Amino acid sequence: MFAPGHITGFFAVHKSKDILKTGSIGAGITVNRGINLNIEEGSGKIFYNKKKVNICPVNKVLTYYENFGFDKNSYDIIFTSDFPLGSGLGMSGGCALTLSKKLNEMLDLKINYVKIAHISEVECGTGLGDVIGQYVKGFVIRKSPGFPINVEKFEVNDDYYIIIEIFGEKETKEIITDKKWIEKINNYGKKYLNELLKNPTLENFINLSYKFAVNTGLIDEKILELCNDLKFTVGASQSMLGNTLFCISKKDTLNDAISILKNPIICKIYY
Ligand SMILES: Nc1ncnc2c1ncn2[C@@H]1O[C@H](COP(=O)(O)OP(=O)(O)O)[C@@H](O)[C@H]1O
Ligand SMILES: CC(C)(COP(=O)(O)O)[C@@H](O)C(=O)O
Repeated sequence: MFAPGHITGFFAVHKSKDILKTGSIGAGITVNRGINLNIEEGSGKIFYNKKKVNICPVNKVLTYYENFGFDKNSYDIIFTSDFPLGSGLGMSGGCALTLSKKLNEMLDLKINYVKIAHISEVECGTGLGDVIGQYVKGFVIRKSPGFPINVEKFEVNDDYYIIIEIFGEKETKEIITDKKWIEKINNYGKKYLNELLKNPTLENFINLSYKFAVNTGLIDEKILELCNDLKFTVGASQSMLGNTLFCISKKDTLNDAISILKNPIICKIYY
């Protein structure tokens, strides 16, 4: 079971008493590298790239399906990915989504597994819109938070590469539970969403993402410098909410872009 990585360019936080309406609006893209899930007979362990881990939204999904008869102590949950957790590439959401889909199938339940994954992410504070972006896939503008899903998805031609460079971790929860951050995020996030809807191109997406990262103050200094060095590409910004750079490039600038990065991961947009 696979879920793509999800890069949020910009977003706005929306909290509601109804957890299904809690989430984010914003814009993002999914990439062709992400989470792979395997479930094997075992003893209730969870692995991420061979390391035993404890991932809050994964625990929540497991608890939900235990109510439907899943015996978590008889299986090991095995995630593998090119991306680490906590780097703003939606890996926590991807773990929740793949697991919820797989358990729904294994138990033959036919329930809305996307909702279960979204609720788990929101309750843990590890994400607001990744699960929906990962379910819809592609270049997606999320116009309403949570459910019912209200998105616009745009066709992009195959010319574009997404280059990712990960510098470290950033705990999503620390930002999306902080009032001062939320104020800045929502101020710019809503403004740029309206601008993108008027002209929904990848070029505009990356420009607005860069402005969002700079104007909210979320951008890391080293990433800012690199984004400026990468201006000869379509553009670059910081993936929300991580200490991760992403750059959109066409083939003619790909090699030059890669040459100024240390550990670039080259992806394509995933539909
Ligand atoms: N080694 C690890 N590094 C980062 N997060 C981890 C690790 N092991 C478990 N976790 C858990 O994974 C989740 C990562 O959430 P988040 O920061 O939103 O990541 P992402 O940006 O990949 O969605 C948190 O619940 C965190 O506690
Ligand atoms: C930006 C974020 C709130 C967090 O993303 P991540 O750090 O990848 O969990 C995302 O879920 C979104 O709503 O767009």
